[in-house]
Amino acid sequence: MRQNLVAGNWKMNMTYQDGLALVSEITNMVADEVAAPNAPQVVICPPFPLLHGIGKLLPQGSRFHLGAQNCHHKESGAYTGEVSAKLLASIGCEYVILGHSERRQYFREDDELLGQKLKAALAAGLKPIFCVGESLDTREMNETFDFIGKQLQDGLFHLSNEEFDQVTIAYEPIWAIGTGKTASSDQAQEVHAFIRERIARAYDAEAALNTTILYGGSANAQNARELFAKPDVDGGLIGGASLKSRDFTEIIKSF
Ligand SMILES: O=C[C@H](O)COP(=O)(O)O
Repeated sequence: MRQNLVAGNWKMNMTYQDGLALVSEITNMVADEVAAPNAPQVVICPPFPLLHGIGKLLPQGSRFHLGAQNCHHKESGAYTGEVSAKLLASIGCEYVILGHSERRQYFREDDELLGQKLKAALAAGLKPIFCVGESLDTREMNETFDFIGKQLQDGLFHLSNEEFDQVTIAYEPIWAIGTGKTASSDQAQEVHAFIRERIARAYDAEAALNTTILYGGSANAQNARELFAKPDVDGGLIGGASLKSRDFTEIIKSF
């Protein structure tokens, strides 16, 4: 179901104590506000060891949800150091980020592996937040749409209609991640509209209308309102600015 959504991806930041304190601040600051009709769902994606503790701090039945930053592609087994989707679901995780450019780049995650991870996540009842996005070189060679079209086609569109219903897409231009260089709201809208058009082609018009598409890449309290005002931008996947309660809360209120 399409919805306004803001997800905070803490990446490899925070200690246990700092993480709990940050979430308490955020939930208190947001709880003080009367939720506007278009107020977003909020997903907190801390590192694995913080998930359980933070899950206990999120008000039950509220707009706050727990998300993981990754999962393994097998249900269980001898995979030292890995975490299964089933375990994540059992501690209250509802979402999992898959296909983030940092995992594609540093951990060599390719479409085939991501396909298996998507299936594992969906089988465990998790909702994937599937990331796509081009490098600066790709953009400068005017190959952005071909590149993202291929990421969607090879990485995501093998899912059945029922499976695809559970997926949120995040457009994250790699050149904007952690660089302070945000895509303009027009650049974001152009790619989001393209993604929606490709969904309509792969599935149908209803699926395209119903898919939540987030923008990620140096989104912050100053630029969120303009980005979220675009018709095909349904919210954000926020990195650096999700680590500061005031900034993240401002972003949540930017609809
Ligand atoms: O997952 C989040 C994105 O990589 C964006 O990170 P950033 O907001 O620090 O640029």
